[in-house]
Amino acid sequence: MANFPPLQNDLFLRVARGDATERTPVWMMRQAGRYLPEYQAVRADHPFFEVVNTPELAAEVTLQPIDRFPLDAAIIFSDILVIPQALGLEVQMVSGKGPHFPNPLDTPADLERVTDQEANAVLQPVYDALTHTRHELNGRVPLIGFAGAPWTLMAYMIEGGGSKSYRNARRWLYQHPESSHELLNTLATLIGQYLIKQVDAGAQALQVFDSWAGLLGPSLYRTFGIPYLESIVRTVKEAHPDVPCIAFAKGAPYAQPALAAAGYDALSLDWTMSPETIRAEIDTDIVLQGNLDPCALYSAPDDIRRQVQHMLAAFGPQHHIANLGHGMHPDHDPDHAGVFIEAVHAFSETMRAV
Ligand SMILES: Cc1c2[nH]c(c1CCC(=O)O)Cc1[nH]c(c(CCC(=O)O)c1C)Cc1[nH]c(c(CCC(=O)O)c1C)Cc1[nH]c(c(C)c1CCC(=O)O)C2
Repeated sequence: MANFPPLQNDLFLRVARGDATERTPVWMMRQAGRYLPEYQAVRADHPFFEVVNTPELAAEVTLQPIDRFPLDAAIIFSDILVIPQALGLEVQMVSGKGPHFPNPLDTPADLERVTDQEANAVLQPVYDALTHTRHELNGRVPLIGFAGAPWTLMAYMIEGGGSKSYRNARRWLYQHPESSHELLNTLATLIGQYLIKQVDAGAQALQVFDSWAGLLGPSLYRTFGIPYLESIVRTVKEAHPDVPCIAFAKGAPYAQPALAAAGYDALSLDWTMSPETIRAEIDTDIVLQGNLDPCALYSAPDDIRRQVQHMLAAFGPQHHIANLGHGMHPDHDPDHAGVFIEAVHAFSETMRAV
């Protein structure tokens, strides 16, 4: 294993592992991205997947928000859609539109095209990016690795891009339940191995993004969501029991107790969920992450500070990782992200003083 520089700020990791701390750690989903002019400058010269697949560029972009703000964690610059690419599907990133699959899965017969033969070759640049970024970070903050959850990736693979209802993907669950399980199982197996190798390459914590969990409802999610998220965390923990795993099942409050029971160390909540309600439903003092509405960052600085204060009060001082309830938007003002981060520092220290 590579000889990485010693970690100087372990606040995020201590909270993720369940320890009490002197301040609430903070990071932001999509903290690297288009709202930062320095990111736009890199993207002006390099297509999205070139940045992802070039370790020096991925490291540069991962570090941009760390250089700008007093964040407590970095998240590797990559995308959840590298897994569909690793399974043989072409994915293009169309500027202004988002991801596009020229040949999405249409019927179960298309599962023949889904193969992991090239997976190691396709994913190696992500591992190299993690190792390089971990060195470049020089121990300033821990490095988070991530993957998309099986259901969310299945939704993109069938729909072929973004969609409001993902009805083609949801139609599969009803019309082709066996093929759906086959695809979800293929995804979960690869994702488990992928996350283990991310840790081997330098990731110090992991987050699984199930961005479209909320489309399924309690019953379908119990059948097609939870079992695969459970098998992923079980596989990862067998290899790396001490690496914190965070689950983000967006829009699915009904999934949170099951994800806690499945073995996730922390649950990332979106802004529609109440931390008090979720906590009351789970009998351990599990770590919660979140959950300021990203659109709250459009408010004036003093309003952002007030909203951060309310958020911190709702979660309580311990077992909380401050974050947004979803990712940064491209038209966010970077200074407002700074106000959010500084407010978490200030108020979470004051909370402990009283
Ligand atoms: C659903 C999803 C995707 N990707 C991701 C998710 C799960 C989280 C979520 O729900 O937002 C995860 C992701 N994507 C990206 C990261 C990087 C790390 C970070 O800073 O958080 C992470 C963690 C970079 C990115 N991934 C993408 C961008 C913007 C692309 C660009 O530079 O043109 C970035 C910075 C592209 C992407 N990739 C994806 C979409 C829908 C888009 C288009 C979004 C848009 O246009 O706003 C798929």
